[in-house]
Amino acid sequence: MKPKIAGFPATRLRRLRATPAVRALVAETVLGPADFIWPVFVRDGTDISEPVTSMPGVNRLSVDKVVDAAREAHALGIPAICLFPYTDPSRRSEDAAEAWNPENLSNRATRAIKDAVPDIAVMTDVALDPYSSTGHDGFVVDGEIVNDETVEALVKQALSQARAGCDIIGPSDMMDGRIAAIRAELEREGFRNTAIMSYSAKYASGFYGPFRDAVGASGALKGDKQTYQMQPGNSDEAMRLIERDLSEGADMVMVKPGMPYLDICRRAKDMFGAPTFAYQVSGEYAMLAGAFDRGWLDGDKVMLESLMAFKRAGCDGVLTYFAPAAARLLNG
Ligand SMILES: NCC(=O)CCC(=O)O
Repeated sequence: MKPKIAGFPATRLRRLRATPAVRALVAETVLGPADFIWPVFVRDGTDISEPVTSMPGVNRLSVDKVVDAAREAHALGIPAICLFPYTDPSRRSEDAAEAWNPENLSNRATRAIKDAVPDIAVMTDVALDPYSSTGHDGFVVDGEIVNDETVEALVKQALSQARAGCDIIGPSDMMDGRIAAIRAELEREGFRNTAIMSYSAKYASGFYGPFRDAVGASGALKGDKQTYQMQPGNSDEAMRLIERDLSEGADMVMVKPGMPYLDICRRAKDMFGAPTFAYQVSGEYAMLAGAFDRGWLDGDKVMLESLMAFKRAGCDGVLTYFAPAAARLLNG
């Protein structure tokens, strides 16, 4: 339908911008704390909150502090928290067996949060990079990141997370066939309500640098991730990946990074109508937080504007390190 619009002065588009009340009435997009998933970094120890240098304001937290963070998130109206472990190098290995250890950091943190704050949803990360000595998301054999052997390991990792009580499994590894394999195992083991949010359209991006510092993977990574993550110029391929993951049993899909890929979010939402999320990744956070700290950008204003953009682009929610700060602002 082509919208009809009278000529000037019958139509003055500024009329609907004249007062806060009228602007509120015609607002097309609403942003609230319920739109956020808060990614947090977990480390060993007790009573530790250790700054991540390249992400001002973000800390690696010991499990007791992660529980405090979950309490804070819940009180702010944030529905979900997403765990990323900083694994001690001594626990990284070629077979990445720590990934499915029921007592690994991520599983311990999941149990502690679900115990203390049962109403917050816990999302966990499925990929081998926090646990592998190579820093890759899959096993490396003769220089190749092998797909099918990796999927078998990812299934074990996902099952251990479901057993620890997580609500949402987030496969971020970009192997083929992992959603179907994980979904089948969850059904077999009786985890019918464990949701899967697939990192379906994950690009081989330069914006993940600070995250790799935060989880201690920067030093470990040999080579790059271009044989499994997408090339930044592709959009049709993102649609094929999303369609494939939905057909394999993903409940929700994700586009990552976020701000440079809003066209992909819009296209995905229009094409599939599935619950669609974006990850405002560490590099996006670092750019913004760095400029806020220097007074080059108005922090409160730009933070909310950046998050609103995801909603306008069709996202149902966004993973953002700004979650608590933005929720505090939105709650007034
Ligand atoms: N699998 C999780 C990530 O790679 C996060 C990236 C980021 O925040 O830069």
